[in-house]
Amino acid sequence: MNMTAERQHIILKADQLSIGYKTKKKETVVASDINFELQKGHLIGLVGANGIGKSTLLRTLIKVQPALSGNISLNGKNIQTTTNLELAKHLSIVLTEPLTSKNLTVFELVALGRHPYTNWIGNLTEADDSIISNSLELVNITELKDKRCYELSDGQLQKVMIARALAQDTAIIVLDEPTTHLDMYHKAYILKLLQTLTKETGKTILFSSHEIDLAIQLCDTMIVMQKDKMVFDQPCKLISEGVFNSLFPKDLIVFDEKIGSFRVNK
Ligand SMILES: Nc1ncnc2c1ncn2[C@@H]1O[C@H](COP(=O)(O)OP(=O)(O)OP(=O)(O)O)[C@@H](O)[C@H]1O
Repeated sequence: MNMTAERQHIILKADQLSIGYKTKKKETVVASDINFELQKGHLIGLVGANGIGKSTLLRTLIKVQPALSGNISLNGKNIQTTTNLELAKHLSIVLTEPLTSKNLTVFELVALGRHPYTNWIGNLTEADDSIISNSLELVNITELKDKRCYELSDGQLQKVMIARALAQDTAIIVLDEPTTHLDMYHKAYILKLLQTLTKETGKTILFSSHEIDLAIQLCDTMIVMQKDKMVFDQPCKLISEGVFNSLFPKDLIVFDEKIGSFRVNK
């Protein structure tokens, strides 16, 4: 594959997607007319106000909930026709929900990432061990490997969850709000780590976040969800199109295009 083809490799595509919730009685559309193409090796940030539908979109993309209509394709294949085991070999997920298995050591937790590939008892081969060690190294937590997860800080735990996703050895990693509960430094650290991983491993990483300023600085492309529309483009293009100006009511914060960041409207 030549470089141009490599650069244009579309790994995940949403086509006329409509997302939301359906019961026997009614259908609630959270967002519709969603179209984007995620490229291999890109870092993609999904942003938008509280309650706009970011988690709903991520859950739909990872097939945890069905789309109301439209198509999602993974490497050109409709995810509807993909089994969950097959999906787990292409796409790994990092959610922010509290861990139920905090008694596990860091190594054991990261080893769970090998689940789609191990037998039913979860026996690890030498190759599995080396992938786990490599994942710990990539996020710089090798020295934590024998610690129990309940002994970790939120920032350390987030790195462990990313290492688990890396151990799953998938082309795509999806993270729902990976910087929640972290201080300013660690928010930047985690998002920068995700950027480094896309560059070093060629993985495609999609994350939702309220850290719009950081996402603008670090992402290759961004998905911006708004009430009436959804836009997908490079951060600099989104800025020049004035997309961030209309994200929130202007009474309190405004987007300063010169510095590419929000500030308080004093
Ligand atoms: N299980 C559910 N059943 C019905 N409606 C839901 C369900 N979960 C979320 N919603 C609704 O869908 C809409 C989008 O919610 P979602 O959690 O996707 O937003 P979000 O952008 O991730 O928000 P936040 O930034 O606050 O996490 C909201 O109006 C919410 O009330």
